[in-house]
Amino acid sequence: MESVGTDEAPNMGEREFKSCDRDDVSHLSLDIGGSLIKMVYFSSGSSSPSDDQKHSYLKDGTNTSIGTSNHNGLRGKLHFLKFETSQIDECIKFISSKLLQNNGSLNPGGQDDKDLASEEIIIKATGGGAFKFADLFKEKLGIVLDKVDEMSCLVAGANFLLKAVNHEAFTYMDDQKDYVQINHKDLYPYLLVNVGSGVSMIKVDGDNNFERVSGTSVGGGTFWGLGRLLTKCQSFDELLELSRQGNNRVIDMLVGDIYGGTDYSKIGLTSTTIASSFGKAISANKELDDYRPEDVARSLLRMISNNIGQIAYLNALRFGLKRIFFGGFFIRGHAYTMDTLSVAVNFWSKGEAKALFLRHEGFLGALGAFMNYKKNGFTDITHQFMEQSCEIAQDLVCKDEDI
Ligand SMILES: Nc1ncnc2c1ncn2[C@@H]1O[C@H](COP(=O)(O)OP(=O)(O)OP(=O)(O)O)[C@@H](O)[C@H]1O
Ligand SMILES: CC(C)(CO)[C@@H](O)C(=O)NCCC(=O)O
Repeated sequence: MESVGTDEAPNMGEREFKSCDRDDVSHLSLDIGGSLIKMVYFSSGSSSPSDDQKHSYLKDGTNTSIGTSNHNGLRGKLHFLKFETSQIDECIKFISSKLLQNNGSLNPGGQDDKDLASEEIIIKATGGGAFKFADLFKEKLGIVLDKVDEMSCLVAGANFLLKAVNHEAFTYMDDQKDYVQINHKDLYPYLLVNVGSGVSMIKVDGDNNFERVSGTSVGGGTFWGLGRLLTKCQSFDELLELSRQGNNRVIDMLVGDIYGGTDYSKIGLTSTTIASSFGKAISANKELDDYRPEDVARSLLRMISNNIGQIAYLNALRFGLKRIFFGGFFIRGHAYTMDTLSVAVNFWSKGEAKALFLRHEGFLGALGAFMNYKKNGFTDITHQFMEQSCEIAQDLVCKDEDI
């Protein structure tokens, strides 16, 4: 089996999608969020499947032999891509280029249940944009978006990754990343905190057994939105990079600033604990321009991550949950973000509840939507991953440095 790579996310500017990326795309799913479009697709690459494999693709979803034929040599890659939602035309252009390469189809092995009669191309899509942009996809590509519920996709994607992929979950504290081996039988219950534009907190009790128990509008969109206004940064990555170089103590009011440099140890607060995020900005003799954008970005990232971490902890406490998995594109594998979330969770829980992160954090929804393909054995394949074969999934899912 070919190992799997992650496609470079296309540049957000004008981009031509060349036919040299030729691969047979089968099964493409989308998670169209408020900020980003996430795409997962499977391609069989230059080596086409054997006749046996083609045959088993065409069998219906109850075919249980697909796992074996998969194990014996389904060749291909899972690709993970993202686009800015505001640049949806780029995404449409990309899909259009894949349609051209695939002779107008995105399911070379046969269509999904619903579209057999109509011959329409149907792709699984989740996120608010699956509703908002349904007409646009129909009009520009003739594609029907088959809408799948956002929360159930996030949960399905997370469960899949946690059960099927080794080295998917890790803790992050004091710049140290430690992979955690998840025992399949001891996965539930857990809290899934998806930090996208806004934040959803979902108590997960089993496969397809979950409840959204909390959320907050102070999330990734807040960081990027306020950060852009305050620092004039042109991109999210630039803002993150700035935050790496900043010092939050210039703007945040610390316990020591209030207590004359000493700790308030009686209630467990050290002098360096933030007493009030952005609290020093009340100073009458300083305007925004007097602060370094680096320091503003740092304080903002700390404020938002800390707040999310605290709300997550309270919800874990509320339901007696020991593990909190953080997902969503806000996390971005960014050290300071993960460190702050971990410290926030640990501050009160003292190790009772743990903050964990996922390597494919941003793609939970798109993966969950992908798993809804019922025909061609794809549902079977993902189930096989979960039930028996970590090896397969490890080969199929890209490695750390690829994202
Ligand atoms: N290149 C990027 N451009 C914009 N935002 C980015 C980028 N990379 C990471 N982010 C962060 O990721 C967040 C979006 O995360 P994600 O894609 O998981 O959510 P979404 O699906 O767009 O939002 P929602 O689920 O609330 O609709 C942004 O708000 C921002 O904080
Ligand atoms: C509205 C969604 C679910 C869209 O993904 C997300 O942005 C979110 O969870 N926002 C937070 C909403 C709230 O609970 O206050």
